[in-house]
Amino acid sequence: MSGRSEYRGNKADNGGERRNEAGRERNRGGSGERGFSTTAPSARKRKADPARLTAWEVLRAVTADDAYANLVLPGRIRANHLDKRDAGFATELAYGALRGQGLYDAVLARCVDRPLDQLDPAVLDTLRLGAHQLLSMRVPSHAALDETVSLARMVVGAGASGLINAVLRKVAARELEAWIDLLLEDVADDVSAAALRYSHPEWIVRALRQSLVAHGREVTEINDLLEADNLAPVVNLVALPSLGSLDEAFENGAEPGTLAPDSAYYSGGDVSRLSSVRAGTTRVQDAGSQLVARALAGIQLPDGGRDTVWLDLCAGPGGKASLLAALAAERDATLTANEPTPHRAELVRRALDAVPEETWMVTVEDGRDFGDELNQGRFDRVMVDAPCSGLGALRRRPESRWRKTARDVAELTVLQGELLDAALRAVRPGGVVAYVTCSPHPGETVAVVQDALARNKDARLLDTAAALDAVTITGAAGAANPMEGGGSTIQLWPHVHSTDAMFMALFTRTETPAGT
Ligand SMILES: C[S@@+](CC[C@H](N)C(=O)[O-])C[C@H]1O[C@@H](n2cnc3c(N)ncnc32)[C@H](O)[C@@H]1O
Repeated sequence: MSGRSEYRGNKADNGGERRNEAGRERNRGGSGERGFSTTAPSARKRKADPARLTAWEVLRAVTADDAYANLVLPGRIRANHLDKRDAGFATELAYGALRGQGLYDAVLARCVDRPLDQLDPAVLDTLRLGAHQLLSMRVPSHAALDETVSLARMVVGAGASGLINAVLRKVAARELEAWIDLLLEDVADDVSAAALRYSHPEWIVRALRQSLVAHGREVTEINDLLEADNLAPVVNLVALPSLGSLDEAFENGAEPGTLAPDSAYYSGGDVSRLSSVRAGTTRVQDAGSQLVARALAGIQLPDGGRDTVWLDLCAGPGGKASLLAALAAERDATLTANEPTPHRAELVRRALDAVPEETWMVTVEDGRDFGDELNQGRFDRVMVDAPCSGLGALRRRPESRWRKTARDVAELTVLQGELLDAALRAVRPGGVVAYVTCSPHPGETVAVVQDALARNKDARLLDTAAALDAVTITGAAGAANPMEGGGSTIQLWPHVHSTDAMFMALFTRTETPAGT
């Protein structure tokens, strides 16, 4: 990557479409000129563009109500009757403004005459939307400004729209790269510089740098990783084995997946248009999640013994459980999918609905209880997709990076270790346990593995990298991390594999625990 890449916003979210209706925007066209309306804000049109209004409503729900953007957005798109193109624009605008919030706030702080926390939060959200359009979207400056001021008149009133007009004119005075250069003049170290440029909290930049090193990669990859977090992931589909088909997806322009078998990349918009997706036999699932489920199902049991009783200990909302259950059904095995939170357990039931019902059951228990005497040695294959910080899936939840704290990680590691211990008791000697996180953080990954091996003398780490490679289309995922004492773990990365940063360690048990 060249030394000077920029925060690029979220251009993939609308499939690269440009809006060109009257009063909307087209490609900036490379002239770099920034012409503005000479009409005073108070005299401009009052009606807000529905796509921008939708994005604003999403930001307000996130900021004021702690909502999740991906859950709020579809409802607002429907309520505002957006067509496909406007829905794409609203998505790019809302997600880009949320991802870029750290950088845009730094820019805005230079353009507002008071601390940002003294602004009405609704005004600040409007300014963030304006900044994203001006600095990172292919929207001509005059359209970005006029439309944002029109939006402001409607949602925060004429008085505030004057302030917004004045501030956004200052923002528009520089291109993004010039803003970054200016802001970097006050930044002394690499971590702060990367945090600013790629709009991440500093503690996350530090944690991801440590993660790269802990998994045998170069710390210099950090910029590529942070940049990948700012790109919208392409929708990945999986056809459930013996149940689903990708034919309809391919007819609608999907491309075959390059990592996971029977998968596809789909960029045709609303995926629920596909009847197999509606039927639940084809599912949206990140290729990394597909691979770890397939690796657990695919690895040969070390003793070649019984292989019919499978457990997914932390199953909600059911993504991996549905793939595991379909794989189990093909081999006359059954899957117990456990999820302690009742409403998430209901999501698991729905996810499993397309799989023959005699293949699976859902339980609603604390996963740690599976370590009790009743369950000891009961299962042949166990998935522990542990609750984690989600630092490997920041690109999916645009607001999440601003909500997480370093303390979240510390709190989760204890639970992660307890769940892995329970799984290592619930599996029979000669069976296999997969410990999985969608975080590369060393505290949640390699440290949990090492501590579990130290506590469970009958547990042995397997060659996880070989098991992953065996189910990868290319035959070599390039995610191996050999561990001292034997065996390996794997770490996938958004900037290398275009997947979430999934971690997996496969274990077996060599004998029944002492005392049983
Ligand atoms: C990373 S998610 C699992 C994702 C899921 N495997 C999938 O592919 O859709 C972790 C899940 O663990 C659940 N969980 C939290 N505490 C748990 C516990 N004590 N025992 C079992 N599961 C737990 C959470 O409710 C959450 O649904």
